[in-house]
Amino acid sequence: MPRTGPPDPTPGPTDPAQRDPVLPELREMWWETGVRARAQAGLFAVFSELPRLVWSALVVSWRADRIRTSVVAATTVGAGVMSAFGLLATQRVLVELFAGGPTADKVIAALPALAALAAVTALRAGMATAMGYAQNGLSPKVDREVERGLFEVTTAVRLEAFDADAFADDMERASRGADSTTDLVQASMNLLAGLAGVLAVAVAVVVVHPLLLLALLVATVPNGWASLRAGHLRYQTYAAGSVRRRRLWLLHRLMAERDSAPELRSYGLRGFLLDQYDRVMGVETGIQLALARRVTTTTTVGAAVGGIATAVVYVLLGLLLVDGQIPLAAAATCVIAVQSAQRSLAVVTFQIDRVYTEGQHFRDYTGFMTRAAEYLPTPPAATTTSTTQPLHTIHVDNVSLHYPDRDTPAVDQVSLTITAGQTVAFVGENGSGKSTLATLIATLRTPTSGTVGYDGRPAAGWDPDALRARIGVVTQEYHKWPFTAATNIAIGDITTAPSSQLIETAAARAVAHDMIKDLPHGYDTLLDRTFAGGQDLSGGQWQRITAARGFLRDADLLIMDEPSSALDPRAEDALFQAIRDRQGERITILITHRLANVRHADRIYVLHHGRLVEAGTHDHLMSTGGRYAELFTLQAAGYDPTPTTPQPRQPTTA
Ligand SMILES: Nc1ncnc2c1ncn2[C@@H]1O[C@H](COP(=O)(O)OP(=O)(O)OP(=O)(O)O)[C@@H](O)[C@H]1O
Repeated sequence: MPRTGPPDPTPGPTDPAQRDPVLPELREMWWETGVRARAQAGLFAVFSELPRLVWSALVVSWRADRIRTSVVAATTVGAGVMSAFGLLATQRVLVELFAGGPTADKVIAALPALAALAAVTALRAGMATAMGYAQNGLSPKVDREVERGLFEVTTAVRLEAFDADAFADDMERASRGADSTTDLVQASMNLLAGLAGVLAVAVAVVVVHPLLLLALLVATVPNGWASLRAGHLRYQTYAAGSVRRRRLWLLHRLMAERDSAPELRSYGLRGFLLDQYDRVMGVETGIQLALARRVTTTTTVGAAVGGIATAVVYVLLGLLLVDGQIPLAAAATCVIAVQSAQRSLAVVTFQIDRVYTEGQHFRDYTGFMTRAAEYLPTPPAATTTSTTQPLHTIHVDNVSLHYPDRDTPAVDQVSLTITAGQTVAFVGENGSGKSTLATLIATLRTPTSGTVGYDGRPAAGWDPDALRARIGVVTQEYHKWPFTAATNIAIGDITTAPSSQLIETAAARAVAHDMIKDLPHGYDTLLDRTFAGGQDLSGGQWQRITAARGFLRDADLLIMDEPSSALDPRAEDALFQAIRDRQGERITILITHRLANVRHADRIYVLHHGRLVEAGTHDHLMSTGGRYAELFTLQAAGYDPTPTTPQPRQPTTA
């Protein structure tokens, strides 16, 4: 596929075997969307999108805090009006001072206008303070409004959403969009304030003398255009350097983070990575310098054109004065007005760029919120059940699950029934669908076809929270929560705020109690090295904590997916003893490759390529000599002291 975008700074020979090891091309980073859009957009596109963006910023701001938004709006308009009055008062003062007669009389005559000017200036300053105060208070409220909305969605969407590649990308962009909302709101308000300033000057100038409006336009438009153009080039510069930044970001992670540190040293990757760094920096610095030259040229041209335009205005004013078309006071006011308008215009051009770039990110946010709604679970029907009786039957009926972009189903027309008190095991080779089937039974995923019934009702017939509260899941890919050891266990049933005693009992069942007691602060030890005083645990120690999490809730159904893969033999034995204690009382689904641990299961289900191929007790499955018997014998052979190990069965086509 032809490659587009900036040139690859690290090209290598075409023969893959000969090619230098180069950094991969990273996909475009979500935080660069706004800059890239601004770099590519023409001025017309920018201006046509501005009103909509400013309006959406005002709507968010209004929702977050009506009073502060009103204060900002009122003070913005007020400050503009005061600017206009200020200029008119200045002009009155100048008229009186330039009039004929003794100086003392002229000053006395100018006093009312001077007093008005002082009042207007004080009022304007007061309004600016009120606006700043309201804006500062608005930012955290806007942040909260937008960010909470995002988290409400990201924590509620169905797990399937995370399987879609586009969704994860979308979500990353949305979180950048949420962050940029405050900037969008602030930039929009500053833009409106700047525009009010420009408008005020224009109105005041027209009141003084309509011809001065022409002078004002001549003096400000070229400057405004040059600033917008320079801004455009700056964004282009930034966008052109994005490959460099992405690669540097990757190199930074590879060279400075904890995870890669051991392999970096053991494989001696230091020189290789530093070399990559030098090559990326060398090429991209050249690109940066070339673009920097263009930006400097444009800003210089802009400043020169602006300077010439201002000079033209002053000449025009001189001619009008000499011709007697305008009085001296009006000409002097115009000079002040031009300077004031140029200041406001500088604010406007800067804020236009900000509104546009932040607005792109904000659009990512609003777009995500709309798209994510498709993944929200359907609200429970009014007839849902939430009985307090323990679960007695789980009925899996012809269930299949197809992951997106996969040709074959991960679970293929599986049917089985599990009854209260049973311990059942799902076994099979890697990728045979065990974990997927477990997530379907745990209601974490919805089958593509077929149903899972709980006490005769499909999941949709249950109050989802009530049903999920009866199910405990210890996943194979558990998460290391950055909390204390106690909280790491308590999150197994966080809504009930479990007591220390319950937490310690669960830990004891998972052989974690003594290990936790030995930590520097016992159960209060923070399990995250990124915090001061935080500790990390070994893989097996983490696994004990996650098993304790599963035991904490005395769940009607406990699913344990590879709970002992990192445990030492003693801990493994104790853990499976604790799992066996549930037998006859509650339902347990066990997924493990250590088949000695499933011998006691009431029923063993063997999966192969997503299909249920065998089912029965250990003795039954061994006697039939099928896939389970083969796997079990193969594993047992590893412990057999006699030299004659049984040969594995030839693979069969399923
Ligand atoms: N989120 C996912 N998106 C796409 N495919 C997936 C996803 N999760 C699993 N799969 C695929 O589905 C199939 C079944 O995976 P599953 O994790 O259920 O297998 P398993 O039997 O639990 O494997 P293991 O013994 O290695 O844990 C595999 O082919 C796997 O690659």
